[in-house]
Amino acid sequence: MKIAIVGTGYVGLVSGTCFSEMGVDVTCVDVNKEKIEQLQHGMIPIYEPGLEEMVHKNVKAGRLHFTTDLTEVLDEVEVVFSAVGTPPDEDGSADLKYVLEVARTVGRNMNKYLVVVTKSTVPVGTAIKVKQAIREELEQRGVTLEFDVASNPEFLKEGAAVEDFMRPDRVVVGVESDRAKESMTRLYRPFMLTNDRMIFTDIPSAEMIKYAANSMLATRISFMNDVANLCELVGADINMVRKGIGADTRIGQKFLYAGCGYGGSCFPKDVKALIKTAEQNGYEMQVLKAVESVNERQKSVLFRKFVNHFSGDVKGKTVALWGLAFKPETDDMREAPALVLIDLLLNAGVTVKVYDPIAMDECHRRIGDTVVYCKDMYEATVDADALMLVTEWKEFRVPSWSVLKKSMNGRVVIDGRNIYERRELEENGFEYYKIG
Ligand SMILES: NC(=O)C1=CN([C@@H]2O[C@H](COP(=O)(O)OP(=O)(O)OC[C@H]3O[C@@H](n4cnc5c(N)ncnc54)[C@H](O)[C@@H]3O)[C@@H](O)[C@H]2O)C=CC1
Ligand SMILES: O=C(O)[C@H]1O[C@H](OP(=O)(O)OP(=O)(O)OC[C@H]2O[C@@H](n3ccc(=O)[nH]c3=O)[C@H](O)[C@@H]2O)[C@H](O)[C@@H](O)[C@@H]1O
Repeated sequence: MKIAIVGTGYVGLVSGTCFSEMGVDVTCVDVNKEKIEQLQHGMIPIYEPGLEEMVHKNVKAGRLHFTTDLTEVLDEVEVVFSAVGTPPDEDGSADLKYVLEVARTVGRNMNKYLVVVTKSTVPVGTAIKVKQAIREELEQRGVTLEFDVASNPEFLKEGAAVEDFMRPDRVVVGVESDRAKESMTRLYRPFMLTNDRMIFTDIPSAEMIKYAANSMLATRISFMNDVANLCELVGADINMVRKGIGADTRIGQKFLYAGCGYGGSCFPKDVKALIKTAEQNGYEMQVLKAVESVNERQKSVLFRKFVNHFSGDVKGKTVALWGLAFKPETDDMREAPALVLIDLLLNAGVTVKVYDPIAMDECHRRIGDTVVYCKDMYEATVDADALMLVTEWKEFRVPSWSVLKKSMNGRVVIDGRNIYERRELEENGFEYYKIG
């Protein structure tokens, strides 16, 4: 089976590589020439555990190809996936210009039946717009050709993307013809050998499932952050509360971790987009509006703890900041809580010394030399009045407190991900603040 995946970002590259791992002949297409040249030379533009080896293996096996020109392969493939970006428009709704651009390119150049699948996260109703765009292009050419559109939202997480794609909890496919269903079943069969978790729906439901899933996860996080803040006021411990409620199988253990706010390229964008979709349909998503505002407030929680500790007297202080990426195992800093925190600290006249195992270059690209970049986690703590943990990378989990005692100027640790033990910190003479 041959397929094309248009858009070689996180989703396009990971899904294309995983399909090729299962024996499918995949061509990854991107308009970004530099990215495609890098990939053709074996360089992987994103950091994702396990991906590089898999790309090299499948390129070598002749099953994974990269090009800037979709039209080269349209006559050979059975399915075209669109995995291009859908960034938020100024008003929060998803910008569909790239998705529709791909649809038009397909319509202008196709010469046989194709299944055109949207993998990008797109609002309900997008498939109809995609179909319309292809039809218009075919009409312009005076050609009549059969094609199907489908919706196949992606649920992978950055940092665990390969694992998520290879062993999905479920694969959701919105289809409107048996022919498209058959193609998608054949394509995903190798991923379903141990467990058939394919869920076929109508197209609007598939489009909605993606937003509802991300919004539900974001809701759990904001809810737990809200409860954590209340725990602090009433003397309860959010970690104990999390275990206590997560043990109820109806609630479950996952995505219940309080912290310094959710970030990334998806939760913030998708929550906003669903609020907007509702507005456009005369409905108000009250819960999601609260989810968003709790998250905004939570991004400044470490700063508030820091200011309170020093009774407002923070000008001229130095902070060591561990972790910049929006979560571990990625260099992605889109909507990262660290960016909000850095901004607040710099505006308050604080010197910020940062370290992240992977995201240092990305941080520099975004905020230049406004902070001090350190070569390791301990260097960042030299002369620091406080240490703030923002991203829970494994290497931050068991630091040497004796080294920190020597390197730091102060004895304050503010833990934005609740990874340390209060007793251990206090035994070592630190004042410890956590979330909840
Ligand atoms: N990043 C993630 O973890 C996940 C993202 N998604 C969704 O998947 C979609 C893609 O996300 P990412 O991979 O993060 O995006 P990205 O922004 O990393 O990559 C998108 C790529 O599409 C390319 N592109 C744009 N227009 C094009 C065109 N006309 N032809 C060919 N290539 C074109 C861009 O050059 C870019 O390389 C979004 O809708 C996102 O919400 C869904 C699940 C997970
Ligand atoms: O649509 C998408 O793009 C993806 O969005 C998220 O994946 P991702 O953004 O890569 O990262 P997550 O692991 O979900 O973390 C998102 C944010 O929530 C925070 N988080 C997560 C879990 C938790 O319990 N608490 C918490 O604060 C993380 O620190 C991070 O900032 C979803 O988990 C994926 O299923 C989805 O495919």
